[in-house]
Amino acid sequence: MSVLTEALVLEALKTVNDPELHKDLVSLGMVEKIVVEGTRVAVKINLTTPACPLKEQIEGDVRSAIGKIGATEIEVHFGAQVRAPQNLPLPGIKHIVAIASGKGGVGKSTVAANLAIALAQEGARVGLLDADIYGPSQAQMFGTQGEKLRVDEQKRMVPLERYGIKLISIANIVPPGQAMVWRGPILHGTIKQFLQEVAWGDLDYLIIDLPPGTGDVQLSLSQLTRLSGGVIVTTPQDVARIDAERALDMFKRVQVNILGVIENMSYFEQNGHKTHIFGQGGGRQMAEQYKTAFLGEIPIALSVREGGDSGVPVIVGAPQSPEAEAFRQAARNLAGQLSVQSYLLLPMA
Ligand SMILES: Nc1ncnc2c1ncn2[C@@H]1O[C@H](COP(=O)(O)OP(=O)(O)OP(=O)(O)O)[C@@H](O)[C@H]1O
Repeated sequence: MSVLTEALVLEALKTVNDPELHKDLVSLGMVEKIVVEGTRVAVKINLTTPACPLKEQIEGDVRSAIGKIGATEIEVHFGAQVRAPQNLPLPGIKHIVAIASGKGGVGKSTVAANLAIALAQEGARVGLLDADIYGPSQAQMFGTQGEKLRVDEQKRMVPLERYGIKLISIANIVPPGQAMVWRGPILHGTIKQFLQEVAWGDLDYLIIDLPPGTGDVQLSLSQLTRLSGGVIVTTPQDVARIDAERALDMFKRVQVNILGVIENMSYFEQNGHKTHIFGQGGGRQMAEQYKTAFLGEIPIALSVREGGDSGVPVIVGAPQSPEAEAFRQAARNLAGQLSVQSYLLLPMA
């Protein structure tokens, strides 16, 4: 076998495809560094998101490709840079993702909070905007009730910081209940302020918790900025699915890309046995029908409800639990979808 060189390792890496983007790591510009010392090789691969769902597979493929050319010791290091579209939706913000549901109570806010924190735990810079003007729940989920937002010297609202993410909720601006009377133009103005007059800083992902249904906030958002996409949260019951399909149609009407479906309260798990309380497979079928990704199913669990009520979401309070793992998996799948869709649909920076 010939002497190992950086050029040979690079050639070998040309045979490794990103499993989601179906292109090799070298053409994708993901190989940041190669160091060769005799038969020892160290490589650094820059992923398209720190929450990459296929990191282990990529590592295995890289090891096998470099092993084939004679390396005896292989180190694979990962970095990540979230790819941004050429025109950012807002200065400093790479992706805006709206979390929607057709009806209330399916756990949209719970999912949004846990997803946002999961992405931050993986190393991404994340903001969460509670745009559920009529029934904001993020202040309770994050235990920030009673805290008031500060304004900086440029008169921009400064998000609260909790569990590694930046958080803006109407609940930290006006007393509870007061927003209920807001109508069209004021609502539009508020959403605009939330997007444009907040010191968000640099973010990989801004997650937006939408109000349930298909109303004014959704419309305002699509008029005010370019979303990378929307995620639909549903439960397995038929009726929730029919509502969810309406939310899906709404995204289509305002030309927002659909990133996928998350099914919440999918099953109850006890002693390793799963009971599908509300039926099985609805969310997955819906994703198939709409030709979008099924991002994951979240079990119904006391810890999820308690975490939301106590201001310590389950992903923080019980990170090793199966339900936290389910949120983490859904967050990785979402990040993966964003990488794929950015790559396929948008001109890259
Ligand atoms: N997987 C789950 N397991 C147990 N409880 C859950 C789960 N998901 C959500 N819940 C609970 O269900 C209730 C409703 O959740 P949440 O407020 O997130 O719903 P929502 O769809 O955002 O509702 P709305 O839009 O009406 O505010 C909360 O008490 C929450 O803790």
